[in-house]
Amino acid sequence: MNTIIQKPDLILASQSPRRKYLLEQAGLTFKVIPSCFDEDSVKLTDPSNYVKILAKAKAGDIAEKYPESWVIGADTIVVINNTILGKPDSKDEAGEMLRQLSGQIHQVFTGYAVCCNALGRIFAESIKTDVQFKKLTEEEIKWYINTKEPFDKAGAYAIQGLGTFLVKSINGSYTNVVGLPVCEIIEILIKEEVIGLNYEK
Ligand SMILES: Cc1cn([C@H]2C[C@H](O)[C@@H](COP(=O)(O)OP(=O)(O)OP(=O)(O)O)O2)c(=O)[nH]c1=O
Repeated sequence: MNTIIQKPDLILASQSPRRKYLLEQAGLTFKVIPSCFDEDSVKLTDPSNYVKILAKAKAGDIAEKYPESWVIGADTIVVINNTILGKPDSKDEAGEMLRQLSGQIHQVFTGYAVCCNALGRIFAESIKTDVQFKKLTEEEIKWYINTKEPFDKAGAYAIQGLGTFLVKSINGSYTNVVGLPVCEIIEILIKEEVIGLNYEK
């Protein structure tokens, strides 16, 4: 059978079930140790830089405690007309976000960091995906909010969930919208020999 060989310990420094699912789907074995880094302590800069700083801080926090392991951290935000949308705190806020996104193209930025302290290696980048929403009716917005899906998601929607009906098209990485650009992360792990592809002869 073709398998993935994994050498050192790999840690996902995230509480996000979506990020865990994406890495599992890619065949990786890893521990989940969420970072307690206070995201509010970072000043908002330009979106691309902001998510990269947060991803580095989350990964760095856990890498300090597990210096021999490779650690992955990430952060996702939604940006529309220069406004950053994080996770909504209330039904009203979720409604406001969805009304802003309705019928428009917005950007999803995910910053990621992959590091190993003992080896002094760190890779950090951010990736942008354009997402076009369909025009939403008030009834659709109300229905979607009542599913409760918007509440732990940047921009108040989940492209991978019931929110799939909101999205007309995307330009760029799909997994980046869900919360982790898997292609880029696997590329780093292969290059750094954290994982290897094992072929059956
Ligand atoms: C836009 C969008 C976001 N999201 C999610 C991904 C992230 O989990 C969340 C953004 O919040 P983040 O602050 O990036 O991550 P998190 O708090 O869930 O986890 P941690 O900080 O521990 O890594 O929004 C979706 O699941 N689907 C989507 O379509």
